[in-house]
Formats: sequence, C-alpha cells, structure tokens
Amino acid sequence: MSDHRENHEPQAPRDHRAEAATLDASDPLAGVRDRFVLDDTVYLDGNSLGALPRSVPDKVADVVARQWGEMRIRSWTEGGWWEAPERIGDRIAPLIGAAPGRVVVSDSTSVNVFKAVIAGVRMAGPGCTEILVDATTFPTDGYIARSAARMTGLAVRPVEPARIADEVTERTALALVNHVDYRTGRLHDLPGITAALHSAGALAVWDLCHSAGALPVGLDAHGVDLAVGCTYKYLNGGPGSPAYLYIRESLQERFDSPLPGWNSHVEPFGMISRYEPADGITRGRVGTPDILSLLALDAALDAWDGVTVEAVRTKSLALSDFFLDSVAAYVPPGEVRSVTPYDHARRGSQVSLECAGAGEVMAELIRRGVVGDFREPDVLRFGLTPLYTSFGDVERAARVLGEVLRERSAEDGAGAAGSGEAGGPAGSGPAAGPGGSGSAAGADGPTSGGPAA
Ligand SMILES: Cc1ncc(COP(=O)(O)O)c(C=O)c1O
Ligand SMILES: Nc1c(O)cccc1C(=O)C[C@H](N)C(=O)O
Repeated sequence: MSDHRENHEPQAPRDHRAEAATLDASDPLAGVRDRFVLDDTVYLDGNSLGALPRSVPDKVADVVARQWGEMRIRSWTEGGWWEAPERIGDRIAPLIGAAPGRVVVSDSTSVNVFKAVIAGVRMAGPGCTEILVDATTFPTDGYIARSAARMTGLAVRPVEPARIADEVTERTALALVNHVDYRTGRLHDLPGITAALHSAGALAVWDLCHSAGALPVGLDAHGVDLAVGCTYKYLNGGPGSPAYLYIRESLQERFDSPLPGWNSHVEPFGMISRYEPADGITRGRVGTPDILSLLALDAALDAWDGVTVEAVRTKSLALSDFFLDSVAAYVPPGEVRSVTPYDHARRGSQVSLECAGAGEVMAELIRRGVVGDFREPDVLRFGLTPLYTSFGDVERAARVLGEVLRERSAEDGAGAAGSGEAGGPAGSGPAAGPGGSGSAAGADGPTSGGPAA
C-alpha cells in the first residue's frame, strides 16, 4: 500500500461524514432512492429482503380490487395473468444478461434448483456418476442436490468453487454453484468455472440469488446452461416473491422437467392425459402462478426504469470500498475482520465482517437504527443495494459499529480492571474477533483486521 507519510507532512484527519455527503451529491443513482419506501433507519439487509418500491402498493391494490374483485376469471386471459411468468421473466432477463424467452418466473428458488438439477442430469451423458455442489453453498441447494442425486442414482461431491476447474471430470454431470457466497459476499468466477465445466462435458448450473440485480451476470454471453435465483433480494419483489429459472436457448428442447405440471403442457386447456411439453421456456413452469406475488414483483421491477446493472455495479463497488474504509477508520483495530474479498473482481454487493459476539453486536446495531443481519457463527452482514443505499448510510453504519464496539471494549476493560486485571487496549482483550487476534492491519488495512484475499 502506498504510504503518503513519506514526506513527513502532517495528515489532516479524514472526515468520512463530509466525504459521504460529497459522494452522495455526485451519485448518478441518488434519485432512484425516492422510488422506495424508506425511513431514518439505515437499511443494509436488502441482500435478504429488498425494501418496498413505491410502485408496488397501488399495483397490488389494483390487482386485488379490480383484476380479481371485478374482472375475476377474465383476468387470466384479458388481464394477461396467464402469460405473466414469461412476460416478467423477460423483464428480469436483461438484468442477468439473457435474451427474451430464456427466463420464466415461477415457484421458489429451492423448487427451481430441483428442476434444474434433475433436468441437467437427464441431459448428461450415460457415463456421468456425480454432481458437484459448491461446498460453501447456501444450504437449500445442497439439500436439494442430495435428494436429486438420490433420485437419479448419482453421487454428490462438495467442491470449493475455486477448485471446480481442477475437480471436474468426464463423470461429472453438472456443477451447482452460488455466484456470490451468501455468507462472505465472495463473487465466484462464473465465466471461468462455466468454461472449465464445458471443456469436461459438464453443465453449469448457477444460483444467482446474491448477484442478480447487484452486478452483471452475462448468462448468454458466458454460455451458462441453467440458472435459478430469487427476486426478493436485489430485485425487491417482496417477501416470498416467486423465483426464476433460466434455460439456455439451445437446451430448451432437451429440458425434461421433473415437475411437468399442466402449466408447462403444450396445450394446458386441452386437459389431455398424455404429457407433451410446451416449446421454449414455458416448459420450466409447473402449476398455477402465484398472481398476487408475481404482479407485486412486476411492479417492483419499475424501480429499474432507466437504470443499468452496470451503473448499479459501479456504485456497489464504490459503496463497499467506502464502507470498508469507514470501518477501518471508526472501528478499533482487531475488533472485526472482513471476510469479503477486497479485490473488486471477487466481491459481490455485501460486506461481511467476522466479529466476536456478532449476534449481540447486530442486535445492538439494530436497536441503534442500523439494520444488517447476522449469520452463524460470527458474521455481521451488511447488504448494499445501490438503488437505495447511500454513502451516508454506510458511513453511519460504520460509525455506529465503531461506537458499539468501543463501548463493549470499555465495559470489558472496566470489568477486567475491577477484577484486578489490566484492561488492555481495544481489540486486544477478550472482545477481539476470531480473526482479530494477531492480525492488526489497523489503519493501513481496509478494515480493522484486513481483508480476505
Ligand atoms: C443462494 C441462495 N439460494 C437459495 C435461497 C433460498 O431459496 P428459497 O427462495 O427457495 O427460499 C437463498 C436465500 O434464501 C440463497 O441465498
Ligand atoms: N428467504 C429468507 C426468508 O424467507 C426469511 C429470512 C431470510 C431469508 C433469506 O433470504 C436468507 C438469505 N438467502 C441469506 O442469504 O441468508
């Protein structure tokens, strides 16, 4: 790291509050925040549940009162309900780098993982004996992949994403990988891993829950075979909003769904006993769509009008850089350690800090108006949603985190002094995080404990 102190000139202390105000004033996405219902809380949990877009309540009221209340059954045809899964899939498509006709909105992510894994195995060659699963995956993918493997007679082998290129063999049917790790915020190399899988004859199945709407994905450009993702995080579709399934165009004809419900039939109203799949992405559907949630999502996507995912990515990286920088300035050395990579090419849109007693620390942050979340065993997660997160938000979050941890150290120090023990400097006592002891990147590091490589 370059050292500006070489010339021995005194450094003016940085004023992160003023810097945040300057960054917000020049942020091209700043005005988009008004499209959301927000209050004085610093809301950094959009990687779990996105905030409510202002466009949603009136739309949902219309769907209930007019479309359902007055038009009733006619809405399936005259109101466009029947085609909504494909139509809204086409609205999500540009955000994940897909052309129209490749994304369908339907079911939960978990159900789409099941469809994608079984359909992927059914497309694989007869010599395939295993499925690779991201060893750090969000649990639902692993649970479902194991069940899918039992149903198809294959084995599951957990592999770290960075090792997939080395571990894939001609016996691998597919690999199921999270694009961004839900715990650490690490971004995996989708183009490289997809290419490595293809060169071994395996399919690439990606879970985009933590990347869609936060960064460019480029599904078509990178030849991804199958992908799934939720819509309630960075796409702000609302609690339990339906997920989506992407099927590469050239695979659609071979997609043999393990859940061939009547909505995926070529002639659903023919009520024919013999199953014949519809053409195209429609064969990813199962049963009757969840219209209220689906149309809430449709309205939520209006928040993206005139916004590109590239602009979102630029702001996301600037936000996470500034947050890491502010944490380094406000949090006593050794109290937290970033497990989110400092390298932009490896970072999603959240910052995860290892911190001893993270559950209690997050509860205190929430009491003080900073909402992130806590993941076992010791991670504070802060999700950055560039559509509405401001630089002022992340500065305040870091400042309040610093206050909470300094107060905790002072209380621990007072306790130790009271019991006759010397109170050590902040960060060196029992409150030091697991990564904190012995790692003292301090002011030179991007966080008080330094970044994960
Ligand atoms: C990577 C990932 N996959 C899947 C899910 C959840 O799937 P579902 O929408 O079925 O609850 C989540 C979060 O809930 C997730 O983070
Ligand atoms: N889907 C969730 C839910 O229904 C309740 C609470 C949280 C969630 C989440 O989305 C968790 C999230 N995928 C995570 O990254 O931990």
